[in-house]
Amino acid sequence: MTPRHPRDGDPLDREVDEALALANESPPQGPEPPGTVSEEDWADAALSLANDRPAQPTRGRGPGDTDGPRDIDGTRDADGPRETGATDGTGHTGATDGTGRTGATDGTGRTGATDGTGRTGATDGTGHTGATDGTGHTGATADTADPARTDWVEAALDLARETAEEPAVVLDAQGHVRRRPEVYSRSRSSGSPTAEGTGTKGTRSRAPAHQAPTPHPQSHPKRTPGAPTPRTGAPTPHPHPSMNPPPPSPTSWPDARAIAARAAVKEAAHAAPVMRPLSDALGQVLAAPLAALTDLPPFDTSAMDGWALSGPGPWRLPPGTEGQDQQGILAGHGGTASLPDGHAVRIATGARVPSGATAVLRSEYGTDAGGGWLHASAAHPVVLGQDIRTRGQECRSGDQLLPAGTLVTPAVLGLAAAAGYDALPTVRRPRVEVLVLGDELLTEGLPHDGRIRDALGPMVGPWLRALGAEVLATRRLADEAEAVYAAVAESSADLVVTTGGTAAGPLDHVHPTLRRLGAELLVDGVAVRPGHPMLLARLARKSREGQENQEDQEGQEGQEDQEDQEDREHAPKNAATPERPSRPARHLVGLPGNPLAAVSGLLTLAEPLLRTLTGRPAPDPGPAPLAEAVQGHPRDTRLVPVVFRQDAAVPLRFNGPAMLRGIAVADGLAVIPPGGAKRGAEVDVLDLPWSASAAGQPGHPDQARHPDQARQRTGQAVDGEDISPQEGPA
Ligand SMILES: Nc1nc2c(c(=O)[nH]1)N[C@H]1C(S)=C(S)[C@@H](COP(=O)(O)OP(=O)(O)OC[C@H]3O[C@@H](n4cnc5c(N)ncnc54)[C@H](O)[C@@H]3O)O[C@H]1N2
Ligand code: MOO
Repeated sequence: MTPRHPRDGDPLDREVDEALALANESPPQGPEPPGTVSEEDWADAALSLANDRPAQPTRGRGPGDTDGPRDIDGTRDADGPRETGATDGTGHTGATDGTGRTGATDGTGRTGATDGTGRTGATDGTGHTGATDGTGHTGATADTADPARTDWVEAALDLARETAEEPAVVLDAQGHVRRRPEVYSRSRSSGSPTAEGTGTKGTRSRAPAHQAPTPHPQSHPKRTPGAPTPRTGAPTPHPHPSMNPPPPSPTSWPDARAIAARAAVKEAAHAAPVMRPLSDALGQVLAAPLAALTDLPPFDTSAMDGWALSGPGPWRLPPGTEGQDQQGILAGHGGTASLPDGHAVRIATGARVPSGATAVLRSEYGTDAGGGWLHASAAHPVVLGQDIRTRGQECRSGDQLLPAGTLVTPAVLGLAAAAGYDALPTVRRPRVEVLVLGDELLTEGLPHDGRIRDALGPMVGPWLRALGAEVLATRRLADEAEAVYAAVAESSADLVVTTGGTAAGPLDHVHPTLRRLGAELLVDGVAVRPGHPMLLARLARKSREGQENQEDQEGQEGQEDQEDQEDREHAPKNAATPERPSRPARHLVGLPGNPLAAVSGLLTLAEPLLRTLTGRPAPDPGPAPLAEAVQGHPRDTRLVPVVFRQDAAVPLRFNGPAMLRGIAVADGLAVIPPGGAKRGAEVDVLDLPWSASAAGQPGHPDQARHPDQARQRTGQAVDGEDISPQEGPA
């Protein structure tokens, strides 16, 4: 397709523009205008209001201009309160005001949850706004508000207000909701991971968790606009007693990543390195530092075709060797006689320089003067040592060339071969099995009869492979408790990754399976959007003895025997094989079924876990400035696909939990803190396994972050090319 605003410049820019335009539904001005309410919906618009972010324009939509994903996802991607609120009871989502405009605006440019009257949403039901600016334009009122929506907005504000000691939200003199940013951070740093069913509600402030939250506003006397939310220590009835009790409080996103990175430390230590021939080592990780087995170069070599010289000229050539067609000393030949002072001998590039030689004269700079004499041209006086690569110039035998944890790239293979290696000690690849849950999933053809294509089966395995795992299998399972239980119980993998079934619906079998298996839930829900139902569990491996007593475990037994045998075959011959104390645990990462939520789970839990198991160093993504403001969730981190343009991260619009269109063209996922990030704010960007820096040498601080930087780095490498003093300019 043709971009609407083709840019001058290189074809790469144009390609990126085209991809961006596609990913952004070809908006006339490229990516989403700053602050546009994305697919995440009306609910977030109201929460944004509660977070007191500036008014943000919303793109107008004509009547009948529907937004499929918004209609669908707005009602099913949200959590409980949002689901209520995002629906106006007419079958329209709250994101629509009935005029064809999206609901996040009141038509004045002010944001808020529109009620169809031109006024916006969060109301106390009295006609007074819950959070008004006093101008009548606000934010948060509706005389005619739908009761369900009112409920929801109250619930959202309640969440925003919920506090232990200090009010999370206060209204200022104008009635704007002001919040203290820190009270939204659900840091669990002091707590251990919550086991399923035993978790206490996480602290939302710095106050101790045992303090009672603020009562729901419906149980309050009406507030006067502008008045601060009253403090209270009284216990709070749940706002909707008919609802199920809330799930255990989620782990904060940074804590979840840290827990996942630590979860398999013991298992990583347990795994013996695997010796792989160079031909089979690409993409593996070095289990030990790469130390040179030889000097490089191993002997003094000629850098050019020409003559090896001894002392100042002119030089006498060996009798009978005059003429350009004489070969002299060739590469790959053994020792030659010493070169006496005042003599020269023809030599080829790479050939061993004879002892006594003090320089090499390139063939184009010397003249065979006849009579057995060689002269250097006056324009190229000979410098001592020129065009000789001296032994050990690059490294001495025993020098450490690369640290453990280095990714084996083609260049590493070349270096290892040059340094004398036939095989490399590599970290054993963790074995992973992917279980795709969902009766609604089709493996081919077009969606039909309520069934959709499985987007995760084709994606998750290769993604895990890119993270260094060996994927044993991707299996599609019926939504049956026994099938899920059997598959998890019998898996021999170090890591089982499930997709779907993490929530609490009737067919969500992951939690019940983990309960039956007595798994330890290290992470059960994460304060991140999308992806909040993701989980990480530790499962016991059945002991060898245990299996022998169980006939139905024979298959697994055989498989583990085979694994052990493979380990032994690959183990370094001279390496001391550590005694294995016991079979280590295995892990399960439960990815939510919504596809972008599953990606979020891959980067939040699977990546750190596999990083530990594969011995790779932690990436150091470093911050990047946002090209546009990004709305935040009030409590949770958001992960938003971005592309790098110039030096900034441009958020992509197709970032809904069920969408892959943004991530498919993204360079990374921006980490948006609770409350959102302004234009220009520096945010971390998680690399994708195939993005520029991730493909670079791990551990190198100057990894390129994006194409611009990659280009820069290449330029630096060329400019700074190491030209040895002995060789002279080529
Ligand atoms: N009452 C609540 N319901 C839900 C909540 C909640 O907090 N309370 N959270 C929602 C969120 S957020 C997510 S994410 C999902 C997670 O649910 P599951 O992990 O149990 O996933 P499923 O229900 O199986 O599927 C969700 C969604 O994703 C589609 N899906 C599943 N697998 C695939 C696949 N391989 N390829 C493409 N699409 C897939 C599935 O059809 C559903 O549309 O729970 C919400 N519910
Ligand atoms: O948004 Mo859910 O968190 O789709 O994963």
